[in-house]
Amino acid sequence: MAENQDLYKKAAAEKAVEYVEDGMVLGLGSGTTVYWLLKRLGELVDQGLNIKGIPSSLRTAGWAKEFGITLTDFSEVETLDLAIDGADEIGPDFQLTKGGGGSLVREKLVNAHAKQVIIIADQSKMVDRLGNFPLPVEVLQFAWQRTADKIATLGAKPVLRERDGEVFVSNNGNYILDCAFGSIENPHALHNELKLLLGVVETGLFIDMTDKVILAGPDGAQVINKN
Ligand SMILES: O=C(CO)[C@H](O)[C@H](O)COP(=O)(O)O
Repeated sequence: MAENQDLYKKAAAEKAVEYVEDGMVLGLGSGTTVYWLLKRLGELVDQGLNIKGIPSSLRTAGWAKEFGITLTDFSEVETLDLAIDGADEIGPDFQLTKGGGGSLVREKLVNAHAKQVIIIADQSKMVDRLGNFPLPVEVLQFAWQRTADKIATLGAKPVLRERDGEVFVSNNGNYILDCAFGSIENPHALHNELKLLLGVVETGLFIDMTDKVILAGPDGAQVINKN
């Protein structure tokens, strides 16, 4: 299954590249699906494609450099032509949960400043309702325990993210709380409630930010437009 999932991620990423045009400035998302996007873009750059990208994580920046993709930043660019990113869950109306890789703040900033956002994923990411994947919430390190207490009053069980036995620190120097809310009935309301809490930097709920989803499975990659 994991092997197939990787093939599906690759198929979705390669389909998304069809929407990339010469001269574009791209938002480069994060995660293992985006890895395949960067790899394919690198091949096209080798063949003469002229693009620049703003990476949404240090890991993406590293891969992009490895594949020969020119990077830029928001000191040079006001609006991106297209952002392509992955997701942890894709719910109704293209509401997303993101942040499984811990890059949600930069991903949200990159996607928010793009004219168009395409989400690429294997078909397992499509869900009827968000919430099976614990919601990542980026919080300040200072008093994170008290921020977690406040989040818990909204009905979650926040867990401080760790990787390899160490507390995970985001590219912005913050912590991530993985918050199991169970089924999320109203993602917009939950996002707003979380954002009002002192210490919360950003949530992994991406609402009304996606124009297209490219979902891949055994039958290939399917493009779904926002209706
Ligand atoms: O939000 C993200 C990282 O913060 C990723 O887009 C999300 O976790 C999906 O990752 P993958 O493509 O590895 O399944």
